[in-house]
Amino acid sequence: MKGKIIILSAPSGTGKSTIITSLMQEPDLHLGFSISATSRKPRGAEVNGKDYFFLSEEEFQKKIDGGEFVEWEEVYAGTRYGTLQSEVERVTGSGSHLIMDVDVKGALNIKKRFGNDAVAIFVMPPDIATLEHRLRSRGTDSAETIERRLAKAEFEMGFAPQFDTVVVNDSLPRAVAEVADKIRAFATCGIEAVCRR
Ligand SMILES: Nc1nc2c(ncn2[C@@H]2O[C@H](COP(=O)(O)OP(=O)(O)O)[C@@H](O)[C@H]2O)c(=O)[nH]1
Ligand SMILES: Nc1ncnc2c1ncn2[C@@H]1O[C@H](COP(=O)(O)OP(=O)(O)O)[C@@H](O)[C@H]1O
Repeated sequence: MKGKIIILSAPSGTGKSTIITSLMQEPDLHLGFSISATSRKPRGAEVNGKDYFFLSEEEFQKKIDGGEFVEWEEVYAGTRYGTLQSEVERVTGSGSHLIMDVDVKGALNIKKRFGNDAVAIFVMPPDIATLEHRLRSRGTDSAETIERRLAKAEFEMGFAPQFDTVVVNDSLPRAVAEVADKIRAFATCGIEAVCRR
C-alpha cells in the first residue's frame, strides 16, 4: 500500500461531506475519495458511483458473502454501509491518500486494521442545536430521519476520545484548513505529528 488512509467521522449533519468536498479541491493533498456501498436510497442530488454505490439489500448481502468489504456496519436500523476492498486498492494503489467518511464503529475498526497507516479524525459539531439546524436546513431528510440521527449524535460524540484527533466544525473555512493541516502533517511526518497537534 502506497497511499495512507484518512478517516473522517461525525454525527450526521456536522459537515463531513462538505469538508471532504473542499479538501478534494486541494491538489497538493493528493486525496481520492473512498466511495462506500450503502443499502439506503439516494437523496437530493446524490449520484450512484460518485457519492455512494447504491445497492439493494440483496446486492449488499451478496458482497458481504463474497468477502468484498473491508468493513461494514448497520449504521441505522435496516440501513447498511460498507467500505469495499476494491475502493481501498483503487485509491491507495494509485499513490493517492484514501479519504473516507464512515461511522464511529467503522472508523475504529479501520484504525485497528491499518494502524499507523490510518489517521482517525473526529469532526465535532459546535453544539446540538447547531447540528439540528444544519440537518433541517440541508433539506434532504424527513423529520423522522432527522430525529433518528439527532438521537444518535450524543452516542457518537462519546467516541471522540478514541480518535487520533478532533476538529470542531464551527467556521467551515477554518475547519477545512485545520483538517488539511492535519492531513499534511500525517502524510509527511506520520501519526505522531497529528496526535501531538
Ligand atoms: N461503517 C461505515 N459507515 C459509513 C460508510 N459510509 C458512510 N457511513 C456512515 O453512515 C452514516 C450515514 O451516512 P449518510 O446516510 O450519508 O448520512 P450523513 O452522515 O447525514 O451524510 C454516517 O455516519 C457515515 O459516516 C462506510 O463505508 N462504512
Ligand atoms: N461550518 C458550517 N457552517 C454552516 N453550515 C455548514 C457548515 N458545515 C456544513 N454545513 C451545512 O450543514 C449541512 C450538513 O452538512 P453535510 O456535509 O451534509 O454533513 P454530514 O456529511 O456530516 O452529514 C449542509 O447543508 C452543509 O452545507
